[in-house]
Amino acid sequence: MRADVPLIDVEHLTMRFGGLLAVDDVSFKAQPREITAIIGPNGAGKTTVFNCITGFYKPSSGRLTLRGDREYLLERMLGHEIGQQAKVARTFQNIRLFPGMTVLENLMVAQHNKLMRASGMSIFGLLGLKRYRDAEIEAIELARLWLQRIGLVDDADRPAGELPYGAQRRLEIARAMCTEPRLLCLDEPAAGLNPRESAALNELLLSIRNQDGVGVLLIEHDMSVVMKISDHVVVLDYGRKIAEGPPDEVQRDPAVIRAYLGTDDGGTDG
Ligand SMILES: Nc1ncnc2c1ncn2[C@@H]1O[C@H](COP(=O)(O)OP(=O)(O)OP(=O)(O)O)[C@@H](O)[C@H]1O
Repeated sequence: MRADVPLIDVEHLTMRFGGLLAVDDVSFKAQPREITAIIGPNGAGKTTVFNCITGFYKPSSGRLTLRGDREYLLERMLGHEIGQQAKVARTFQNIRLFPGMTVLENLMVAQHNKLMRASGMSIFGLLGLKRYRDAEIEAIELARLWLQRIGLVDDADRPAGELPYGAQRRLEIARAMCTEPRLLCLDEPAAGLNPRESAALNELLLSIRNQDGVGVLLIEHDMSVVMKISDHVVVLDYGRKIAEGPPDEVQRDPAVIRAYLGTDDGGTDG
């Protein structure tokens, strides 16, 4: 059964770039403890929706309400506030790890803000505060836990840039999870993965939903991933929402088939 109170409520989101309407009056809700996929053909506006939610763009209009310890109106917040206060984390289409840093260092850097707060933002804090030392131990524990969950314990001291592609993707997600988000936004995490890596990714995302109780917003072109792990699917085309619902229903929707195949008859299955 679906929860009554959505984790994020996107209402009438519109984003214009000059004369181009990239996102046109789009509304949808994503529930806590669910994986919500946003799909659609190239240029449909999916990444722009993410960029509005995560504060990279200020929407032309619309309301983005995230519910956590209180309500956050994301459209009024700056990017870093959305990360630190509303606790929204994201990954990008292209991998953005620190390739020269080790795997473990990448997971520690993600916890920098938490450690700085524990230090009282002063050098005295860094040198002596017990609070800081405790926070550092906690940060290492959390990093270690995520190394185990993504199967990279033995690679902890390797430069992140040397890992196979699929492992880098999992590390990026672990790094985002080290910020302890409420909402995790993933932009095409399965792009370029082989079937084995893709299966490992599915397992990781399901565990994030089931074990950590985090809501996931997922942009994905790989329909095998979308259909297997999503609870809810939102379909965009030319900036507009053309369908939403459970994956099996959306897959059969004639408007969705038309958008993907570019035909008018809608007679082809899948
Ligand atoms: N900063 C920008 N300035 C101008 N136009 C932009 C900008 N960002 C996106 N667009 C345009 O907005 C439209 C939607 O782009 P967006 O990247 O959101 O689509 P998408 O669904 O994520 O596509 P893809 O699946 O190819 O990543 C496109 O026409 C794109 O060219």
